[in-house]
Amino acid sequence: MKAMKEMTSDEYREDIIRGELGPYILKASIAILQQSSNTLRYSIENVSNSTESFRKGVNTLNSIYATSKIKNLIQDGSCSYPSAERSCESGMALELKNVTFEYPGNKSTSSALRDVSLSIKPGQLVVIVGENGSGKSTIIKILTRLYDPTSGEVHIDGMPSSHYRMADLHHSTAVLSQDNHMYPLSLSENIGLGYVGHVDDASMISRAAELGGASSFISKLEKGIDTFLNPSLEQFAWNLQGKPDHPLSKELNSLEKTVDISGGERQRLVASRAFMRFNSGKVKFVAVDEPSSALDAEGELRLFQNLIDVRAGKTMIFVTHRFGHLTRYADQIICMKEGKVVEMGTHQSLMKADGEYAKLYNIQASAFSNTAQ
Ligand SMILES: Nc1ncnc2c1ncn2[C@@H]1O[C@H](COP(=O)(O)OP(=O)(O)OP(=O)(O)O)[C@@H](O)[C@H]1O
Repeated sequence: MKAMKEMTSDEYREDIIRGELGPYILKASIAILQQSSNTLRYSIENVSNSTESFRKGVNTLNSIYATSKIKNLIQDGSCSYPSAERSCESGMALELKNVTFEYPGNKSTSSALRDVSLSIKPGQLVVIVGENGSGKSTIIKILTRLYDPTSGEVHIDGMPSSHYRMADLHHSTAVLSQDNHMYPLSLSENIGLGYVGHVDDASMISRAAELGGASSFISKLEKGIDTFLNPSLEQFAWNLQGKPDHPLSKELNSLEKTVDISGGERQRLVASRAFMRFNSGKVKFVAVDEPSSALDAEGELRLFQNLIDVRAGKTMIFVTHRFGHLTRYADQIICMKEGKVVEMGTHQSLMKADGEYAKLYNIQASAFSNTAQ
């Protein structure tokens, strides 16, 4: 008897009439039914997966479109930064004057920032603290001109931020955030992109990897810094999960193995990219917005210490919930609550004031002493 899948209906007829299928007819029919229902199930799965993927695609397009609309609303300036009159050798001077901000399209009844005024001198190390949703990250987004305030003013080196060319401000700023986006390139290129003109400078990249805390895990990879990251391959294989015997799965497995890395390792690469960027000598403002959420305690401590070590000529702002080890370096601590600045000062003055900052600090200190017991 021929394999079922090769037979036409006429052959079925012949086999049946000749009685070859005989006692197997029921079994064969059930097998055919099973095969058909499996095909149907896979088709439905594929349709639903495709629909989900299509929905995600549309959402991404929507957000890209929304972002480009926002980008168009941000007016580019015409003056170069740093301006010829101000050398800004010690870092960027930053000031917010009565800034209120509501995210575009946000349905919340309260603003993300409410009448915030603060002044940061060139070269200062500032730590912003406050409970979740108090507006810390929003301050960074306003200072880096990701958004312009709904009302109020942002001044850079004494001039409205809109005065300067966006590209110049971008080159003068380094942001380390939780966003640990990697490109489907080698690890070396992923770091080197921090300073595009030196993307091939192996020794500069190696030093940046060292400072970003990435060199140790990179050295354990078979191809080291030349390891290629290709997250898109995973995407193409999403509908083959749990089907190791599928011919396409076998084909994908035969391709060169790509390496996946952990969230903490990604953050170390992003930090290395920032250290690479410092080599340009143009960075005058470093915003560090919780880049260490996936790092272990030692990794975080070393990253912050390495950043503090290169602070000369840069204004640095740290946004972090684990601020205990930073406070002794801080020229200024800004404490936020519900979109407002509730306290500003040094660690000593704020502890003496025994207000919101002292409360947050004591919660952290007691957590440490409890875990130490
Ligand atoms: N993209 C956004 N669109 C709309 N609302 C947002 C957006 N990002 C933040 N918000 C809202 O703005 C407020 C301030 O958020 P922000 O991220 O600045 O707080 P945060 O102090 O950094 O919080 P966390 O400590 O949790 O990171 C919150 O109420 C938040 O829900």
